[in-house]
Amino acid sequence: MRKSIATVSVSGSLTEKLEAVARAGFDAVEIFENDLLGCPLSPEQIRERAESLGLGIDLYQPFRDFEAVSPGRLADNLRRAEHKFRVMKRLGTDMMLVCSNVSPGAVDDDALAAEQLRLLAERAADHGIRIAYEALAWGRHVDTYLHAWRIVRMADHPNLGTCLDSFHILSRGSDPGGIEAIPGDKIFFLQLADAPLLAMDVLQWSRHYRCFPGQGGFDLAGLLAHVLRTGYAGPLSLEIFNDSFRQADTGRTAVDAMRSLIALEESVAQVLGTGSPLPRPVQPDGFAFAELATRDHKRLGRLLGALGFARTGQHETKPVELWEQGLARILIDRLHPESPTDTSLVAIGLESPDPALSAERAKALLSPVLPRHRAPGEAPLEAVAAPDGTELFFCDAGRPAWREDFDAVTPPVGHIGRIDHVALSHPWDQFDEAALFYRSVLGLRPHESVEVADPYGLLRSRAMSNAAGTLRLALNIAHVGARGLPGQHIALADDDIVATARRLRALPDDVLLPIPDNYYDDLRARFDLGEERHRELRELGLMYDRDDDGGGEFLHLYTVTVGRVFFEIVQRVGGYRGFGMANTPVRLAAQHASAPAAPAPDR
Ligand SMILES: O=C(O)c1ccc(O)c(O)c1
Ligand SMILES: [Mg+2]
Repeated sequence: MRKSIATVSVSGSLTEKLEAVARAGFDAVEIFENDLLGCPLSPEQIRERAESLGLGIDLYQPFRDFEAVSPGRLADNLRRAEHKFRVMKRLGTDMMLVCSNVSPGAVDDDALAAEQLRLLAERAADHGIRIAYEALAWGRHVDTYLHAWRIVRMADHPNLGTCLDSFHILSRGSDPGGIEAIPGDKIFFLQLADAPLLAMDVLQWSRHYRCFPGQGGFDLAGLLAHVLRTGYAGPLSLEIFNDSFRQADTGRTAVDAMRSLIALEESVAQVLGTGSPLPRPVQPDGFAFAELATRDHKRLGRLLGALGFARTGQHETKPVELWEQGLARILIDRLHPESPTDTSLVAIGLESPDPALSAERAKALLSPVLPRHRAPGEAPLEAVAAPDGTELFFCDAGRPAWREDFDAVTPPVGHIGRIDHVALSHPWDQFDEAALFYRSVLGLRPHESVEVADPYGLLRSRAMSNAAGTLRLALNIAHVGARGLPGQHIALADDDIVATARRLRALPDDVLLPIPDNYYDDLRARFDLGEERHRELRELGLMYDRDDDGGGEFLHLYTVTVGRVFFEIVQRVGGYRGFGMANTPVRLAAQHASAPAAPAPDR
């Protein structure tokens, strides 16, 4: 399907936008009027620029407040239209979007609206131009797609059709099934936008919170299936008004946009039962390893040692150590002692049932493939870059080939058995991109986005997991500002966290984050745990949570922070599925208290 994007959807000057969307593989653009007005190039030069980039200009928009007006206003509007037609001719585009009148002066009269749109279509026809009439969700009288279609049908002119915009349809709760009653050749254009499900004024929602398909809560594949069943053969065009995208890196947003359309084509193929355009998703089963880079490997090693890990190997050719306990594996990349980089998470190994297929899918969804500098004999690992720059390696499950690169001894058996989850930190403008990446590339299921109060800011977090619940990621938004905390951590699954906590408390070094007493006073009110259990949690500094239905229980504790990373130790009891988010505000405050005025994380 032809892929297009409205220039309003990405940041930058018009020429920057054209270059970025061409590079991301789009076939065409909708030129948003403001982008043209502020551009130093003439319409002819814009046309040439687009052409040289291989981009068509599929639509010019928006033409506002045209229909259902007084005769005096109509003459004025037709004069405006004539001018736009000439500009469009110079641009080389033959479709103009007219959105439904929002002015208080608009008349509530469908016959009048139809008559005037017919007049506009006749004028347009003289220039070889077609008019796509779109219902804005906040239109004065026309605010649903079926109403716009009734008027188009009434006007009955070959140069007048309708433009469907998924946001206006789904934000109003309209049933998209009605689309199938519109003949495909009268749907002149299709605009696609998703949005998070928010309870707010629809105009504000549309102008600030739209996002790419798959990043919000609308069923775009369902809507698109209805559109395609009409025989519509025009472009799929993204039209995204979003405050973050407006400021974000243009090239990145354009790639994110293209990824969303590729993933949407796959989803709609599923709905329609047609062949999938992509290598099928392969959900990873679990973590093969987490890799940390540090210039202070001794300190990190001491902390891992205290947690019961042993250094079981040294990479044959690289300054990389392997630390293990049970099936939990941590790689420590030794940085030069003078490296400017703080200790941080740099890579994750994902156990995949089919690593080559995982990598193929990641590539098809535009993930940057990482060059592997392999020494002879080293395990070939497929790797791609996640949105936050973390390297993702696709590894065999079981006894992994990569482990042969280490002259390793048998790992110790302790209470920690594996990595439970990894939390990754993203800049605020890459949060939606990250959620779509993990959902589409790895086939993970997104959980609800949650916001947690931090004494110096707000933490946004969204968990992603595989169907079996054996692989969990937490996507966090990194704080901006001087008092941002590291958002990265590795959570380790423990089968007897009480014993582990007792052992760690007895160590001479403080390796655990102290939890304020007030937390335990409140815990007593939240849960009826019994005196003895409550005292034990308080003494050991363990945090506690329980599923809402009272089913599963969660016990967890945190280590001190090294550089930008800390560890969490968790024990899930009775199938607890969450992440102890109820305790996160207390944890964040405790981390601030023990690391006052930590430097802001680098982006
Ligand atoms: O917000 C607007 O005004 C606006 C303009 C044109 C569109 O296609 C649209 O969906 C919204
Ligand atoms: Mg629109």
